[in-house]
Amino acid sequence: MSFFKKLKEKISNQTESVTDKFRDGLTKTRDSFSGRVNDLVARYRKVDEDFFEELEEILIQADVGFGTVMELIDELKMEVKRQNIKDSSQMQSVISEKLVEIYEGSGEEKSSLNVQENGLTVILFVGVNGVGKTTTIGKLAYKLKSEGKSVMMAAGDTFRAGAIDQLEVWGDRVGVSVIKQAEGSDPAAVMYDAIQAAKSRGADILLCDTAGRLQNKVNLMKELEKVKRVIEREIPGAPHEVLLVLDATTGQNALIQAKTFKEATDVTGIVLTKLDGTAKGGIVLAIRNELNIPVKFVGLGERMDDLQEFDPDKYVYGLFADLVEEESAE
Ligand SMILES: Nc1nc2c(ncn2[C@@H]2O[C@H](COP(=O)(O)OP(=O)(O)OP(=O)(O)O)[C@@H](O)[C@H]2O)c(=O)[nH]1
Repeated sequence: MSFFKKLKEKISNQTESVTDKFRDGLTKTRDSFSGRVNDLVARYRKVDEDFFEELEEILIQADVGFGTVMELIDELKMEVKRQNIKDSSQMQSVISEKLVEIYEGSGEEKSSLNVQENGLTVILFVGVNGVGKTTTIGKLAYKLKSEGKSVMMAAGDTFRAGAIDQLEVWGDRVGVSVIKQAEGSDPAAVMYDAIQAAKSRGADILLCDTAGRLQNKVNLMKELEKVKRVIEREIPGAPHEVLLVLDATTGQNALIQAKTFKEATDVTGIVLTKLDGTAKGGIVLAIRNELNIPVKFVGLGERMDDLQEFDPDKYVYGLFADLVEEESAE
């Protein structure tokens, strides 16, 4: 059975609306990246060296990342030999299978959040301004609340003008309390207050915003260390997640940001926003493979329910949805 048929079977027993979100959110990447792969397959009947050379170029332009592309091309060449593939029309299915393998092979960690069974779970959000951090916190608050959790937010970005108000707007929209202090106050003090409030109200999850200054790595490191120290002192083992928010439309720049944050603090997961806004959705693979940090959530649109847990099967389905449907219907 081809990988596409297996994929269709696998995702068929999952929530259709979530699969649809991946398909719709990845439309730009599908039109561009997958469109070019389809065109390549149509032009080359044989899978030869020229075919691989062009494929390499397409993958690099989709922001899959140089190292990951080289790894992928090597794997594909071996697979073509192993299966003795002569006809290029099977290649989209083989490429998809290898994309999932590369993603999953980069680590065992699951994309689900590390939520405590008992007691308060603290999630810290880091990332530069404008990547969609506040929106992500709002969307995640909505999601967790819909799952029956009691959620609170801490307005730890006391640096950027308007950041506290923006978080409060989300708090009102979602129906979640926001613990804040005046602009310019010490973020660690905000965290302390927020933890006390969350504990006394018996909240399940505290989502903490932080400032996204990157100009000075030493300061960023110091600030995050202080915030983490306060959180850890109040709740041993916390923060339970440090999620780095990256904007998919910034491409390789997102990778550079990620490297800096990774050096400044222990990042446990990535949230990749605005994946719907780029034709270069291959960045997911570059991030996973080159940084060794799992992509926990992806932003697939502006709506409240457009933040989805990342899943490599659904991602690959989004890339080749038409072909998967076509093959499965045969
Ligand atoms: N299309 C799309 N837009 C998004 C997504 N996530 C966030 N946005 C938009 O990106 C813009 C910036 O998001 P903000 O949340 O304001 O940015 P921010 O990172 O909070 O800024 P800071 O608080 O300075 O860190 C907003 O217009 C959001 O609606 C997404 O997944 N898809």
